[in-house]
Amino acid sequence: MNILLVSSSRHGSTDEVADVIAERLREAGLTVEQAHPEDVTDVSGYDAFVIGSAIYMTHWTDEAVEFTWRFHDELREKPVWAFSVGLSGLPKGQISDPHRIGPVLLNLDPEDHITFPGRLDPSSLTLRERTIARMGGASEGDFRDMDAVRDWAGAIATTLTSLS
Ligand SMILES: Cc1cc2nc3c(=O)[nH]c(=O)nc-3n(C[C@H](O)[C@H](O)[C@H](O)COP(=O)(O)O)c2cc1C
Repeated sequence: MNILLVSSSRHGSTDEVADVIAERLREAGLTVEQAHPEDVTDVSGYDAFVIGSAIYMTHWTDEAVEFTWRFHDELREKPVWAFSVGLSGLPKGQISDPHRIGPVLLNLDPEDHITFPGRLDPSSLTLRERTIARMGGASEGDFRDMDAVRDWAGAIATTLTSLS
C-alpha cells in the first residue's frame, strides 16, 4: 500500500513530526513517500494520504491549502488523515484558533484530524513573526510529544493494514 505523506512547514517542526509519522507507518510495512505540497504534481498511484501543516495566524499554510484544492477530486476518492502543528491548547496560546482551519478540513473530509503541539523558537523567526507571536502571548519552547505522534500514526497503520 502506497501512502503520500505531505507536510508544510516554515521552520521545520512540522516536517519533523511528519518524519516520525513516516517512520511509524514504514515500521508497519507500508510504503511512504514524503513531499512538500508545492512539489507535488501528481497524486495518482497512492492508496491513502496523510496531510499536515503548521498553523500560522489560525490557518494552514497557503501551500497546504492550495494542495487540498488542487487535488480535491483525487483526495475525495481515497482515505485521508490530517494533522496540524500549532500551539493551540497551550496556556498562553491566545493566537491559536483551530476552528479557522475548519474549511480545509471540510474540503478534505479526513478519517481523522489531530492538532499536535508545536515548537516556537524565537531565534529562528523573522522579526515580523516574532512580533506577532509575542503579541499573541505564544509560549516559547518545544512542546512536541513524539510519542503521541507515533501513537496517532500507529492507529493509521492499523486501519490501513487491515484494508490491504
Ligand atoms: C507568527 C506566528 C503565528 C502563529 N500562529 C499560530 C496560530 O494561529 N495557531 C497555533 O496553534 N499556532 C500558531 N503559531 C505556532 C506555530 O504553529 C508553531 O510554532 C509550529 O510548530 C510551527 O511549525 P513549523 O516549525 O513547521 O513552521 C504561530 C507561530 C508564529 C511564529
